[in-house]
Amino acid sequence: MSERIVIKIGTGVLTRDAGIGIDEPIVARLADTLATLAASGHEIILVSSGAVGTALSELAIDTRPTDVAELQSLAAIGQARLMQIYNKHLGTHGLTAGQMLLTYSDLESDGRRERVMRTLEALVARPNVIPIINENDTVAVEELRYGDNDTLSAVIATLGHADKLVLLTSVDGLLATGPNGESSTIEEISDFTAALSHVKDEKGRLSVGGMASKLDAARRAVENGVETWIANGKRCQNLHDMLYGNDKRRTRITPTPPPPKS
Ligand SMILES: Nc1ncnc2c1ncn2[C@@H]1O[C@H](COP(=O)(O)OP(=O)(O)O)[C@@H](O)[C@H]1O
Ligand SMILES: N[C@@H](CCC(=O)OP(=O)(O)O)C(=O)O
Repeated sequence: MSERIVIKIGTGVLTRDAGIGIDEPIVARLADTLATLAASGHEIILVSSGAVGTALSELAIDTRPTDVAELQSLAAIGQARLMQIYNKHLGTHGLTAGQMLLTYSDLESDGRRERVMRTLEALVARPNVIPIINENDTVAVEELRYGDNDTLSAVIATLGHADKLVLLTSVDGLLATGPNGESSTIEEISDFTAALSHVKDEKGRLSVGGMASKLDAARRAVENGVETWIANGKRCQNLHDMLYGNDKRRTRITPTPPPPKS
């Protein structure tokens, strides 16, 4: 079976502490995973966060600036560095990145959306190319932006008629906390209201979205017929087993079929 899979990877997976930079072994593992999936016939579209996080981490800046131009300049620096590292590791598999930096307006206005999606289809059709999408943080204006790549990836998965959307993050999916503080992975979500009750007010130090934005994105994707998974990007070498095998340490959200016509 070959499927179209949109894989979103979060800042928390890609970056390490301030002053340390991108976690290159993780990018290497991700590149291996993407190469294996592509070699078995799957079409892969990567949505990657990490532009701002990469710059903050590499420049050893501890606190995320609030000034918009300052943040946008960090995105410009980090995005270039991020793509350099992606190309280094994809290159070991004979693959190269096709970068698309998109704004809200590119995808929400009719004529532009069609052109953007045609470009994406042309990239997907090229052998040995992995499209890598991020929001164009250097120009996106606050009032008119997605702001988090969980939403952007759900939009891309929907417009691109993906079979699966995978949100790779720094935890094993949506976790439930038991009475003694122990956490367990919720393997399947069928009720979003119940799922949201598990969300805590915390997220990665350099991350933007948080778990609530992943659940919102999942809801958006499944409402459009795209099965969605939340999984641990640090264990991305197991992704095939999470999606198609026996590794249940991930959260799966399946579209509900429409009611039968009476
Ligand atoms: N119930 C929950 N299960 C798992 N993670 C949760 C939950 N509630 C809040 N979170 C937070 O969501 C984080 C994942 O989102 P985020 O930090 O934005 O990651 P990313 O950078 O991958 O987008 C976790 O590290 C955790 O701090
Ligand atoms: N577009 C931003 C990331 C936005 C975002 O959603 O970050 P995250 O919550 O880590 O997935 C960047 O590249 O820095």
